[in-house]
Amino acid sequence: MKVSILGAGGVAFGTAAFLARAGHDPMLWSPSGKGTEPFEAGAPLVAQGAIELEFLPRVAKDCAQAVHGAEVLLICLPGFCHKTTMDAVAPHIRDGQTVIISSHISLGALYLSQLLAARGIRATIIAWGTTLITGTRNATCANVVTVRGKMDVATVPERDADRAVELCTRLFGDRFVQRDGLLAIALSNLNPQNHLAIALMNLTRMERGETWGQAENVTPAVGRLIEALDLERLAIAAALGVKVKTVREHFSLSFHVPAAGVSEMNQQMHRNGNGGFGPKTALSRYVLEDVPFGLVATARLGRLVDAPALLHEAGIALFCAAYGRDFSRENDLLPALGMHSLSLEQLKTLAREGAAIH
Ligand SMILES: NC(=O)C1=CN([C@@H]2O[C@H](COP(=O)(O)OP(=O)(O)OC[C@H]3O[C@@H](n4cnc5c(N)ncnc54)[C@H](OP(=O)(O)O)[C@@H]3O)[C@@H](O)[C@H]2O)C=CC1
Ligand SMILES: CC(C)(CO)C(=O)C(=O)O
Repeated sequence: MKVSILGAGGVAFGTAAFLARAGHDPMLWSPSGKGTEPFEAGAPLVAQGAIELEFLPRVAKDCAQAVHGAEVLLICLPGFCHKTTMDAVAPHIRDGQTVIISSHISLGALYLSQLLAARGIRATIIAWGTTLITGTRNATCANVVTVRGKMDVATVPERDADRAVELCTRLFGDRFVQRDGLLAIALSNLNPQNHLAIALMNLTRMERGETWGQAENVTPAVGRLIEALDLERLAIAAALGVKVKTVREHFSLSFHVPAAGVSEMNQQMHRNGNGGFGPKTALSRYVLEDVPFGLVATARLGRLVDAPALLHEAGIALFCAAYGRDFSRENDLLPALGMHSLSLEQLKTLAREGAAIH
């Protein structure tokens, strides 16, 4: 199947390799064009680690070509460029196309639904709670750390869910767990809470540009903070009446370690050689993406359902103070969606049905 991947980072390259290995036909689009230049010049993409493959990916010269040439679009970009990417692709999307957001953040699926409804387009929007693979990009190489065993998924509109799981399974194998709609997926991206604890507790290492093991430094104190943050997320899910996986399930299913406490599982990942490295800069997406687009969205949902996420809110305040900037104003998706003026019932309806086409 022809799949256009919007993005040219670690997740985009690793997912392209997964698709190519499975016999599909991925095309890559880099927003600036820089990420795909070597492929246009004939270099192969080389995947190493959990996927070993060398292949020549197709490259889209612009986002219109990426959309026109594909049955399925897959957004593999940090949340801080989701709005501009959605604004760029939405005018080209046709009836019946499918857009997958990996990983979904800040109710972006609802913003895209509004853009498409305004054009009278009926497309299926699939939101994944996280990415298929984890890893990094190095020039034309994808270093794939893991291919996740299970993936949470929901669609906008919700009535397309069975068809969407079938499509995802055809492309990516039998690993999809259908969740209770988009609001469950909005609470299924665990990066923001995990990265809050990891980045906050290791901020000086990041600021100094040190090389440090990530899982190795999920010490008992960091693990306890992650588990406390998890309780807040689970309380919001319970107030919404949706089921989401726990952070322990997340680590066990993503990194293939036996279920245990968060710190213990991270120490096991480290021993397995899968612990990865933490950010070497304070200007990492762990903060620049996950605070404004992740923590702010979770905190907003918490207030909406009367289950305030006080540790998440404290995390936002601490990062704002440490960085001397107001991260809560850096989220461009929630204001564009009109989140401030939506009641809980309106949000639930929008998540279930998508934006109305008039
Ligand atoms: N890597 C991982 O293991 C995991 C990643 N995720 C999530 O997946 C998503 C993608 O992650 P990953 O691939 O690692 O990210 P990368 O940082 O590697 O993404 C690089 C891509 O983002 C584009 N980009 C960066 N900044 C901008 C900007 N300001 N405007 C437009 N485009 C920009 C780059 O564009 P260009 O091509 O023009 O340079 C490039 O295509 C993120 O949301 C991340 O949080 C979630 C779990 C695991
Ligand atoms: C490293 C990893 C897999 C865990 O924090 C991740 O989620 C990321 O890079 O965004």
